[in-house]
Amino acid sequence: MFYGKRWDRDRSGHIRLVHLDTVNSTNDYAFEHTAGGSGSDTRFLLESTKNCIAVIADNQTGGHGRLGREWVSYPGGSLTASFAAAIPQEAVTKGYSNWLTVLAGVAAADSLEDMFVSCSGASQPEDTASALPGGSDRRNNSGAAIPVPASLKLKWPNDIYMDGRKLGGILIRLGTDSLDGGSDRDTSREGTAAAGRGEPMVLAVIGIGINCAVPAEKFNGFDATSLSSVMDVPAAGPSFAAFRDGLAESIAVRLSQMLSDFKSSPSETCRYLRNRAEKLDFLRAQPVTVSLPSGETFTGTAKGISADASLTVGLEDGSRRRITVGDVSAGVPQPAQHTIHTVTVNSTVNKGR
Ligand SMILES: Nc1ncnc2c1ncn2[C@@H]1O[C@H](COP(=O)(O)OP(=O)(O)OP(=O)(O)O)[C@@H](O)[C@H]1O
Ligand SMILES: O=C(O)CCCC[C@@H]1SC[C@@H]2NC(=O)N[C@@H]21
Repeated sequence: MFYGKRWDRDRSGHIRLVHLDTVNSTNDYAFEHTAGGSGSDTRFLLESTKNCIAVIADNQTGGHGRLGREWVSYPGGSLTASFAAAIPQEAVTKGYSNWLTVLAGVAAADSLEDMFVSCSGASQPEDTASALPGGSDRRNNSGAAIPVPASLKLKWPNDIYMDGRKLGGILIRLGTDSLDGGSDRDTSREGTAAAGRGEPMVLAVIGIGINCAVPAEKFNGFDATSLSSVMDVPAAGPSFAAFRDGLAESIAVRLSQMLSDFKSSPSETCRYLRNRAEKLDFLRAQPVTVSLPSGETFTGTAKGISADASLTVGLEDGSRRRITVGDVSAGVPQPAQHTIHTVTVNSTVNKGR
């Protein structure tokens, strides 16, 4: 049972919002309170493909990225939120869950782009609405692209970039226990066995951190940026909380819809995500340096995301390698200059912590 303040603000009733004043990590908290599988929160998640619990903290004291690396947040200036949902175990065994990080990145990028568009005063035509929301393809009624005052990108595997710097990050944690799915599960899911009552499900926690207005000196030297560099963000206090919660809720609504699509049509949704990820790809066509855990290092050109959500790198001899584990830096080493951005490339999904 969650002990934070809870309110159901989503009109559909599919999203429960939980607000915490201070927590070590929203990811750890959401995981601990749902993965056990017996409480009312877990039952809620198992009841419907669209159900999702969003845990939002005012102050996160021990936020982390992959491999326990520090995630900096600032009370009154950061969005630190984790979204818990149940996904079919079969999606995990078939490898689809590697796409969850991209799904979360697309949800965040679409919500942020919408916010930029509304801040810039441009109207979004209703006919752009689609079952799977697309952000970069927005057009006005005469077909012209709607201006977005900042360039949002996803840097594989788990970073959100704005104007060339890191704005946010995503951390997925999957449960290992198999839980019984509820009765509203779609029984027509492609490529899967009948998915009615009792279909095995696993808990997924999708953690998202976004720098809304973090003072530069708080970044501990990380090459990071905040939304406040391109737009007015309300000062700390109730106005900031409303701004942050609005953004978190917008992301939650998108996640709920995309997760539901993912559960009912995993391969189709992954194709859609691959398409969106291609448009949002920060590394695409850039020279990169890859360091594998074995100690091997090589350079190449990022060629985009593969069908299994790994990164494809083109080598000088024309061959290609798929990277699932290792370190990738944008840029190649120069005699007098070293790497610019470093990404640890690992499985995009952490099983356990
Ligand atoms: N608030 C923040 N904004 C931007 N970057 C941050 C912030 N807090 C920490 N970081 C960076 O994110 C990293 C944690 O992320 P993670 O362990 O998932 O690695 P990563 O995504 O490969 O990182 P990166 O590509 O940024 O080096 C930290 O090591 C730090 O470099
Ligand atoms: O390093 C990254 O790029 C991923 C960082 C993920 C940070 C978010 S903030 C909310 C949630 N709680 C955590 O401890 N981590 C994630």
